Amino acid sequence: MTLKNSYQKLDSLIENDACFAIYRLPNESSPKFVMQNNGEIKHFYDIEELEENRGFVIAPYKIKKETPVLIIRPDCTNLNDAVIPDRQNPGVGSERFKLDNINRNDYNRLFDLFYMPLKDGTLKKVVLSRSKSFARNRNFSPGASFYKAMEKYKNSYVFLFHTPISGTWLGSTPEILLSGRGNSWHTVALAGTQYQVKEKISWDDKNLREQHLVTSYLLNQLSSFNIKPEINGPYTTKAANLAHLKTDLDFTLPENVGLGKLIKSLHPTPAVSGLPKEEAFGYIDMYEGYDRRYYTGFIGMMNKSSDTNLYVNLRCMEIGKSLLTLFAGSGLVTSSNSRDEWKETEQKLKTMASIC
Ligand SMILES: C=C(O[C@H]1C=CC=C(C(=O)O)[C@@H]1O)C(=O)O
Repeated sequence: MTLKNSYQKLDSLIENDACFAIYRLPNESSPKFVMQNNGEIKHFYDIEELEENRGFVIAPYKIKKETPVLIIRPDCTNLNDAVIPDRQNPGVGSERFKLDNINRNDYNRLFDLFYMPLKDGTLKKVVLSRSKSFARNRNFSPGASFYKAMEKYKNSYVFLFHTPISGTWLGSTPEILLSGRGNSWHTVALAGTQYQVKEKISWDDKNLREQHLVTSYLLNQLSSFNIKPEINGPYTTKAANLAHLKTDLDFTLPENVGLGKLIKSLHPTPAVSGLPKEEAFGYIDMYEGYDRRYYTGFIGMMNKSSDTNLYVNLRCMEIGKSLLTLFAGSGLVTSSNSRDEWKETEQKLKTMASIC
């Protein structure tokens, strides 16, 4: 199959409302494909139910009736063999977002609102995010953009998926939520951002603190399962035009700990939500002003008996029939200011904007 045929086929699968995902693991050369051939896609409302499942997982930031956890059964794993279903994509995502993107002034107001609980000590960290929609160009091809992203972002996890429930999403994320096989597992604390990436990068206290909070959260969640990971970091890692701070946590999964329970306890990490966990989650839900849906959720193949690779859904966009919507957020701590955080989200939006 030529590259052109591959992306045309991916576009047809979307147009005909198939349940599929194509993804490329960091530093691998070829993508992997999974598609459910028939039947309704399995969906549920409790992350713990992932436990016994095998397939491509699509989990939202917040589970709701409209955004359940989805799992694509891997009936077909070769794009060449995929049969295009005989139905039409009604375009679930297309009219969801209007072109009323927030501007700098709206953002400043939101920043002030999100800064209040940091200032009075109710929250230690909170992630403020936004979406940005624009009209879809007539020539835009999701399939072609997937291959462009694969070429451009070699060390990220690049993905494109469509299901009738989630709509179509494309992204290139640097953040692992959980990966591993057997009893050997891995997670990362990824936070702190620089966008004028120089040869020699040094990190200020604001970024170090922001990232340290994620590491200590993960250690805390893991220790509730009696897991004591091997820690490596923090060190600088690059993702597209950005640099982040990263700490690797490697561990053995005790026999009595279910994967579903573990994932439920990790998600959402303070890299996308905040601390304390419940309070920050509630604050975002109340005041952020839009529904993140599958942005800052997690995605990827889950298979207890072979490899599991779950990534946080970042640097992504939702592809509607007439609109494309990009998403980006940044972690606020007491030393944050509105101007820098706005600029940081503008830079993060570029990861996807530059391959549209
Ligand atoms: C929430 C996002 O990034 C997270 C991951 C890395 C660095 C982040 C930061 O510096 O704020 C965020 O925690 C996003 O890209 O939308």
